[in-house]
Amino acid sequence: MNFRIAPSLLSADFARLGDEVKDVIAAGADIIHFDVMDNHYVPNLTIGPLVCEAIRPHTTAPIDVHLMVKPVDALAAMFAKAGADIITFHPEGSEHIDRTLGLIRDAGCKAGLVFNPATSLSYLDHVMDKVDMILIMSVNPGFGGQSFIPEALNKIRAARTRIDEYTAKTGREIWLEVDGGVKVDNIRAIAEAGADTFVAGSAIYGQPDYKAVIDAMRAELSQAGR
Ligand SMILES: O=C(CO)[C@@H](O)[C@H](O)COP(=O)(O)O
Repeated sequence: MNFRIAPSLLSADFARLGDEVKDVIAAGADIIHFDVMDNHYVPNLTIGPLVCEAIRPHTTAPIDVHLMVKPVDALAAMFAKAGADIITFHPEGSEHIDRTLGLIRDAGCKAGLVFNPATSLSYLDHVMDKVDMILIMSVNPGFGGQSFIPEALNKIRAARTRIDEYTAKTGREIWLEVDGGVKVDNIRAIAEAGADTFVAGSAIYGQPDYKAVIDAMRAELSQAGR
């Protein structure tokens, strides 16, 4: 299994974002997770396409933009232009989910749907062909540093079953990402439930030695029974 670690910039030092991006990639991370909050869909307010464009020259690693915004379409187009590689959004933020997935892909990015703890996976029923990533939220979105909601493990298992059935039929891979409260001490259980991509904000940026945390996460993942 190819596991990917995606530090969330939400917990980085915003005054030194370029260095924070370079430092986590040098420490062994695979992906930069970029949280966009609009003070409307979620209560917090973070960073926009200009910041994505500013960090783009600092790394060749994929930038994974998680849109916690409503509406989605105009901002998704702006992030595609700003250098995003993956753009995910919440079904509750889009009036026309199929159209939004299509416009993200037409703009050259991978597209994904994000599921809050109480959001049903049934939103996937008719759009699997347009989904490149499924993101399971293991906290309610809006803030870093929250505790992992254990029920998310059942949702991850259910999403893994859907993906495996789909891949067996089509041969096409879909990534399964988990976000919220991911730490060294639970990453193995999350992987065993079926996740392959792990967002971690405070667990990585909250420690002085990013490499030590990422190495510890990889050591746990190497033990995962998958
Ligand atoms: O999208 C979000 C929160 O809404 C996340 O990406 C958090 O930033 C994860 O932070 P930690 O729970 O890992 O501290």
